[in-house]
Amino acid sequence: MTDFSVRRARTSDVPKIVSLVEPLVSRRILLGKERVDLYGSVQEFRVAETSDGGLIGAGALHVMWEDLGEVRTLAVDDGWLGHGVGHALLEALEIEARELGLSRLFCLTFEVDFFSRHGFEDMGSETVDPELYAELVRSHDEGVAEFLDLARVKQNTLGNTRMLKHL
Ligand SMILES: CC(=O)SCCNC(=O)CCNC(=O)[C@H](O)C(C)(C)COP(=O)(O)OP(=O)(O)OC[C@H]1O[C@@H](n2cnc3c(N)ncnc32)[C@H](O)[C@@H]1OP(=O)(O)O
Repeated sequence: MTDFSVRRARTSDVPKIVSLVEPLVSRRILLGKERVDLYGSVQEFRVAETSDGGLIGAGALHVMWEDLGEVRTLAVDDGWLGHGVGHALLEALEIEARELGLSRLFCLTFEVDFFSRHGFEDMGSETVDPELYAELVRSHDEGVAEFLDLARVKQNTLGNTRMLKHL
């Protein structure tokens, strides 16, 4: 049951990523993404697969600013929860973040214990310095709005915790 590996996503993984995340989107645990946006961000994704090629997990790293990135769409197949797949995916995303030169990683999640164990801390009402805020607020990206805790995304953030890790 522990035989899996993590690799970069390919375009052919996108339908399987959709199947993996769809139930979580309907339960409002993850933010829904259109297929066209998943193809457009396929380079951001890592997937976990079994030795026979089954896709059992996925996660993405989105760059928001020079030093700042966000962990997105991290999901593990129900049958594989608690076997280190989420850990392996997050580790791969963190390695990528460091390689890109990022020093802060954001996430918005209900899985506070999982992310706390990986060094993320509750941001509370912490915001960003005014200069950076002025730049980030120009973005149309939902994740950036969630990082800034903007009113228009409050319905997405309800019940979620904004967390940050210093790499
Ligand atoms: C930014 C975002 O995307 S936020 C959204 C986060 N995702 C979600 O909320 C979607 C729903 N949740 C999930 O898909 C999963 O629960 C995840 C992604 C959060 C975690 O995935 P999992 O594969 O279960 O995580 P993982 O197995 O690494 O860790 C969970 C537990 O298994 C344990 N574990 C068992 N085997 C191992 C192993 N070999 N290596 C590491 N941990 C292991 C861990 O210790 C941990 O136990 P703990 O919770 O008591 O500390």
